[in-house]
Amino acid sequence: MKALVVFFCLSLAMRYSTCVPKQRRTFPEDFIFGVSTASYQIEGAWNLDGKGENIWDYLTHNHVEAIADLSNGDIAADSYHNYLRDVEMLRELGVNAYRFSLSWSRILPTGFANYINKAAIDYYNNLINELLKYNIKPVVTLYHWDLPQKLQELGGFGNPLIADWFEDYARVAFQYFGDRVKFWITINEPKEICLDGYGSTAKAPMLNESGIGEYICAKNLIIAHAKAYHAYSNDFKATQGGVCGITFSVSSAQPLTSSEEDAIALEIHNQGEWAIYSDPIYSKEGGFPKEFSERIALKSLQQGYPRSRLPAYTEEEKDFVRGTSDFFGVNHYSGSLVSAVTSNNFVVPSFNDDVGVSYYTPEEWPRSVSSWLTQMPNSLNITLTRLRDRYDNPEIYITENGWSTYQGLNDDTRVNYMRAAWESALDALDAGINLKGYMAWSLMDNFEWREGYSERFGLYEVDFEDPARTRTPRKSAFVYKQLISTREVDHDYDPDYQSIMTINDS
Ligand SMILES: C[C@H]1O[C@@H](Oc2ccc([N+](=O)[O-])cc2)[C@H](O)[C@@H](O)[C@H]1O
Repeated sequence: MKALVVFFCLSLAMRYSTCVPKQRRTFPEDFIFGVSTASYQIEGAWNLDGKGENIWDYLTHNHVEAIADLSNGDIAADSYHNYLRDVEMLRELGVNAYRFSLSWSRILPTGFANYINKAAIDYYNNLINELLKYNIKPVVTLYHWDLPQKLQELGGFGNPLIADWFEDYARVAFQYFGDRVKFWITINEPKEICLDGYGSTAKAPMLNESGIGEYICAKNLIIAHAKAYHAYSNDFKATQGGVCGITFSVSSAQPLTSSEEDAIALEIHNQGEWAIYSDPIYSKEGGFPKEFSERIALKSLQQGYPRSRLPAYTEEEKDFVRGTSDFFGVNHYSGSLVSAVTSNNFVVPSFNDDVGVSYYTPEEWPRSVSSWLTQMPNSLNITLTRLRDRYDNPEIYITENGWSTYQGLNDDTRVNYMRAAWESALDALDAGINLKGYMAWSLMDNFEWREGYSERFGLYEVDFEDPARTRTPRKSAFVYKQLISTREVDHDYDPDYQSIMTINDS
């Protein structure tokens, strides 16, 4: 009988594909599913209960025109007052992890560890305890771009002393929260901090020290990370038993053609975009990647600089930094095709001129409302494969992945993007990539840096006109809930999804 059914199915398979059972692929039982946010983007309460000023407070208040919709994060999603609702949303989704960041200037209003603000400790304790009540793992980022303004006035990541200041701050966090927080991320996205904030005007502090500032930052920042990592592993890990790592933004890039020139262009792009930050930690050699370093050294000499604009790591610094991460955190969003053919119209000196490649995104790739974010086919798997090959299959967590839309609850483009990302993550798992978790950006709409509230990344929409900052689930929230509960990518959804966003704690 069984044989007959199989024969019947096979004979009809060509015409009626539904007759052939679909291959069911599931995420592993112990896979971490979470969502991410960041302090300045959601908390608000910019000057309440003793919080100090940070670089985004300073920028948005003193250069209003720098933000697309002239807005700021003074209130944002007001998570300082709405954290109980935030945790309720996490329970509606069914996630087992919540990645959020601590506000350095809320905890240490002067930037230094001479004075600890008790109200800030209370706020984060309340949030952490509420998460743990529902078995939601706190994944805590120490630094997500909101440097205390006082430290910026002393040079910020341009000053090598930032490494000491950051270690002191990290120790306070480990000491007050490490009994319950077991997953630490020191720094979010070195590239965006250094290139956007020091090498250009894309983000605060908008220093625009092109071709120099981003490289000084790149070294100081990674040493700061390493100091915090060593503080944790020497003085806290044995008693607290957690892990500590760092998160990079890694886009997906492929060569435009099969030419050798484009293969070289791709490697230089990878080195400049993320490996100048990650090689010092994860490569066997340590220090900055060789080809990119040589390229900047040569260009610097040609431009009349007596030494390279890229400061070198000493052998002692290489040893200090190498191996300082228990996992590889990846923020992955977009992709492009890289080619060696360039217009050579770059500012000199600049990172773009140093990398010297051009980028192309085919018309048919879906576009979000953010200029930098397109949906490249299979992009997550391409990125994860590259990291596996470069760093000998490290433990990887996707700490951000998401899509922007305009205001509104119907977010089919986000649903399409996320389903494609999850299929791509399953491809990576099938290929033996050591992927341990996925955190969607973002739990809710928030202040999207220089784009203000004009670009929305939330699984939950936030009504920024409403003083209560009401949150409402979008279609994508339901689809993510479905993924988490079945661990399978389902391509249907219930049109009545709003009524199904209920809490079902296990
Ligand atoms: C939307 C989130 O973006 C994260 O930052 C970026 C920015 C740019 C790229 N890129 O590929 O060009 C990737 C990630 C950021 O960490 C988060 O706060 C959000 O703003």
